[in-house]
Amino acid sequence: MTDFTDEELALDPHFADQFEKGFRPACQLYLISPPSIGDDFADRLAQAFDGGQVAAFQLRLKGVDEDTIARLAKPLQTLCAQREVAFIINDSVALAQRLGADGVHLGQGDGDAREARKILGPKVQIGVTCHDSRHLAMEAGEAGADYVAFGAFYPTTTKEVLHRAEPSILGWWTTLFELPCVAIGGITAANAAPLVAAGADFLAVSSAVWAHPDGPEAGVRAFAKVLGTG
Ligand SMILES: Cc1ncc(COP(=O)(O)OP(=O)(O)O)c(N)n1
Ligand SMILES: Cc1ncsc1CCOP(=O)(O)O
Ligand SMILES: [Mg+2]
Repeated sequence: MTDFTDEELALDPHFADQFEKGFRPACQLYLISPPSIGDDFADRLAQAFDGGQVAAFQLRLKGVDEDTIARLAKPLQTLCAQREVAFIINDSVALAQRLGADGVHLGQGDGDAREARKILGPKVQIGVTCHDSRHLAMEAGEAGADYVAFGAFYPTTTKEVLHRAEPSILGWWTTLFELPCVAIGGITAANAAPLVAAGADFLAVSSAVWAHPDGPEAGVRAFAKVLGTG
């Protein structure tokens, strides 16, 4: 891998385009599913959506076979469509294509964004995990990703993480590029403010909503207050 030079970045039509547009909507909530769900999960998801504005929902079920995820996904995808929430599949381009999902999230080991774009077409959102790496984020942008994800910003028990990110990477990214950036990892309503202030376009959150002591509706409502949408 080679780092992009300033010259290469300046000449790149995609980045140049991003740089010139200059408009950034306010930070929004990107809800990640709990690590495991049952057939009754749609009710909990509806409760979460009742708590306030959610921009996207990612179905993230690790170690579950695709037929099972596809079955569990159906009512959730319908609910997301009713509530105008983007329905994102984690890890699998094939499953995202099979379900007609609004997007797919790819980690560094989950496949190439360029290949995903060829398969899924221009309308499907493609997100890429970039850990704490500016270089990976620029590569993802170059490959045509619709958003880059940085993290983990805080300790989390939802996933074993090998990379920790600082809020400054969000500020660096948003100063240079219009492509949205997602902050993830241990984010709660209580610790979210520095990430919002640094420029995160989305907060990707799981346990702070699903393990909220007063339930998922209260969990989302707490974020709505921080994000100024509640
Ligand atoms: C929005 C968002 N950001 C990062 C991740 C992590 O993806 P990955 O690194 O592939 O790890 P797994 O989630 O697959 O365990 C994500 N899922 N969503
Ligand atoms: C999927 C993922 N990738 C980095 S941290 C993380 C877990 C996010 O969940 P939580 O909001 O519960 O920390
Ligand atoms: Mg993954």
